Amino acid sequence: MASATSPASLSFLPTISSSSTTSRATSTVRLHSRFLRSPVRGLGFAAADPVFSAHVASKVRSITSKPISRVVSMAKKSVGDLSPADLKGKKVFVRADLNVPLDDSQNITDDTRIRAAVPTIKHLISNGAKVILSSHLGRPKGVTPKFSLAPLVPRLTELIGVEVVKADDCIGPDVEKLVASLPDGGVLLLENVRFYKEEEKNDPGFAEKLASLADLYVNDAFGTAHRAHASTEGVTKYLKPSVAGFLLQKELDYLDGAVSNPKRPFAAIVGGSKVSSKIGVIESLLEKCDILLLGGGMIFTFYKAQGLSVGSSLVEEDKLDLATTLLAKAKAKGVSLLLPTDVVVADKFAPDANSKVVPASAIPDGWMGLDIGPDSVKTFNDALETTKTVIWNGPMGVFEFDKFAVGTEAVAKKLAELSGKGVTTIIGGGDSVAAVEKVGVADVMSHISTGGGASLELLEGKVLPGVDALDEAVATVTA
Ligand SMILES: Nc1ncnc2c1ncn2[C@@H]1O[C@H](COP(=O)(O)OP(=O)(O)O)[C@@H](O)[C@H]1O
Ligand SMILES: O=C(OP(=O)(O)O)[C@H](O)COP(=O)(O)O
Repeated sequence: MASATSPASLSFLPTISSSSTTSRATSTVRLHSRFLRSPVRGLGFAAADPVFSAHVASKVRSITSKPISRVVSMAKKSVGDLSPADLKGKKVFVRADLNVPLDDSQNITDDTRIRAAVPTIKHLISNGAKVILSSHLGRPKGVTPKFSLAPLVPRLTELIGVEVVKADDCIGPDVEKLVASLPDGGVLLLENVRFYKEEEKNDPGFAEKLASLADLYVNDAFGTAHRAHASTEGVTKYLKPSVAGFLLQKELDYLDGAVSNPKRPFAAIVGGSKVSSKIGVIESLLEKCDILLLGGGMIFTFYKAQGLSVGSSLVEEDKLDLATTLLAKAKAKGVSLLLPTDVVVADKFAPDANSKVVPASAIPDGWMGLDIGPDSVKTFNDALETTKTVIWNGPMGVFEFDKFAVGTEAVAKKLAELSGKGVTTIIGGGDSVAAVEKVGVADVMSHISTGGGASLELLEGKVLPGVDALDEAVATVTA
């Protein structure tokens, strides 16, 4: 059982001790692309520093997404369930998420998503299938050369081991000709599906045109599985069987399987900028975990809800009641919830800001908390020591600035150490993955998700349309 208690001197902090824990691109470009998220409406936080406000606003996902309708059925048919006879000579439409970061010279700066797509493609070609590979890249509005998939061809060819043929379009007669000339075991890469606005509209006519190229469908695009687009969802209405690829299956096994039925004690570490963007995740994890560690910008809303002064730290004034409710919920469920007991504060939101470590109860006016402090790192490390499963979503501080990356990097290192001892460590996508890569410990984690938004929605218990649309693994017996 984890000893997840806070120092007595800070017992006013909302640490809730459990009595029932026995049960369970690092590249700049990648980070940059995440800074370009859609603009936010109605921000309700107090942040005096305009640079700080802009930073936070740029990081917030739309939280007006679909309501939780039901728990996703993960029993989906997999490409591994298909026999060699199902694949030999068959045209297989493979939707992958090859949305990789490119620099200004169109060089791939992080090929993680390409490498992750390779096992499914290799399996198909080794069974004599003709692979019609499809993906989006970026968020183009119409045909935009800089979002062409052409720069991916050499790396794909190298990793797959067969010459990848590139189409200049994703539908139409020229593509059909290329498909017709594709040998068994050949790979044709279609052009960016988002060059057609019909893709994101999930237009049935467009989906049918994509589907008409192939005999069966494999979805391996976990990073896009939360989108109901023509190539991720619509196409399944016209292609049978429609099955999960190995990457999609692995993501579901970890993010749903290992989290729903964890080896215990099970700890969750949730950070990131705002409580509002993580409510669903926190609520969902409170149902499952034994220990919950909170960090990042969201902690100041919890502090303020407890009556502490937070200086000019990020606070969502309209979420103070929610923070109190979440703390009460944790207590009622017997979850050990730990908030940092000390923080690194800065006099401005900048990499070269003056900084100092202060107790959580003593944040000076005009200073903002940008990282968790050394005592908190130690407390978190101690709490994690006896765990058997850990999931992490969201950085502990503004890790993009080296000065405020210490807490996040400490968590990454601790999880790497635990992984080495056989603990299941799952990194739930997004900036946490970038942090793990920055520290150079990505390879030792049990699972690193290739989807930021998708992993978040899955952890919230939402239905992922790209998964939901696939064939069930086992026939449902009806009365
Ligand atoms: N104390 C803090 N104040 C403001 N922003 C923070 C703070 N701690 C972390 N952040 C920011 O949170 C962002 C990550 O938030 P989020 O998108 O919710 O995480 P993830 O992408 O891992 O899901 C990072 O850009 C980081 O700078
Ligand atoms: O990069 C992606 O999402 P992520 O940044 O949430 O991991 C996916 O390729 C989905 O892209 P989208 O958010 O433009 O639909």
